[in-house]
Amino acid sequence: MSLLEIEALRVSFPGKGFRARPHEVLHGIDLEIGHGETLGLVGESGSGKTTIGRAVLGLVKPSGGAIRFAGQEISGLRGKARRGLASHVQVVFQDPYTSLNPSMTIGDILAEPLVVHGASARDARSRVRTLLDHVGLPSDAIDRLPREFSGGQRQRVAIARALAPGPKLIVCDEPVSALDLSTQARVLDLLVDIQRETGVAYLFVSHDLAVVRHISHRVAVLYRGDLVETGDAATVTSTPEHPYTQRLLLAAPVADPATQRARREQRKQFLASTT
Ligand SMILES: Nc1ncnc2c1ncn2[C@@H]1O[C@H](COP(=O)(O)OP(=O)(O)OP(=O)(O)O)[C@@H](O)[C@H]1O
Repeated sequence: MSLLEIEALRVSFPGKGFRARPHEVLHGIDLEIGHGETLGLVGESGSGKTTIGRAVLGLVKPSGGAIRFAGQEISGLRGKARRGLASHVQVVFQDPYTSLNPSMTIGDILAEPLVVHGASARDARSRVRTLLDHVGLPSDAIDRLPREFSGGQRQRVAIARALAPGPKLIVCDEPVSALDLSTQARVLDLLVDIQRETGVAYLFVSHDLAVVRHISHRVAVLYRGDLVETGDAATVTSTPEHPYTQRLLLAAPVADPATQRARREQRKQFLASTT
């Protein structure tokens, strides 16, 4: 059994204006994630990536379909049952500058989810030290405030907070998009190391095919609320079948000049074949 199974997921939002009809943004999505696996979810802005993540987290109510975690339907869970699920399913958001409470110390930010899930203050403090070490932050971070840290370090704090309750799945919503390229690589490597050590699975949302290729086992490509391609990461990100994925690939930035030249040529050929 997969860890997460999404079946025929539909999500609609209310339309704008008087008598406006609901606006469907996910049109029946089927996805699954295995234990310890990373599924990269890629697509252009507005394709519905974040909405899938939010539906898994219970922040958006589906209008149809099912979301099962370890075999249990979770999309209708509320109150205590939903809070119980939070120890298994966590999230890391895009913006490390707004996702941490600026008035709390790093120690308190990390201890909060532990105490909520029943740890004593003493146990929580010792676990916080282990978490800081796990994400490569110094132990004196415990008494400092988020503003004393860089974007990459704050994202490490956000990752430590997500790890605190020992989740089986973390929804990572564009977790490195706000970081510069070298910091991106270090945070991605950290996520890979953590997965190797803990067996946590990731639903990794990104608009950037290069980032998704770096971290994912499998990749799903979303286009205007429909999945257009799913497959192993190496294949989808190097020889995609769907024209939309081909376009995403050709638009992805590359550092190596020879690859840049080859991409420019491919892009020209691709545009010539579609116009
Ligand atoms: N709360 C909401 N109310 C109304 N419409 C919404 C809401 N949240 C998202 N949408 C719409 O749903 C569609 C999908 O949005 P979503 O944020 O999931 O896309 P995305 O692929 O994650 O885009 P981005 O990469 O820009 O974050 C968009 O058209 C968006 O405007």
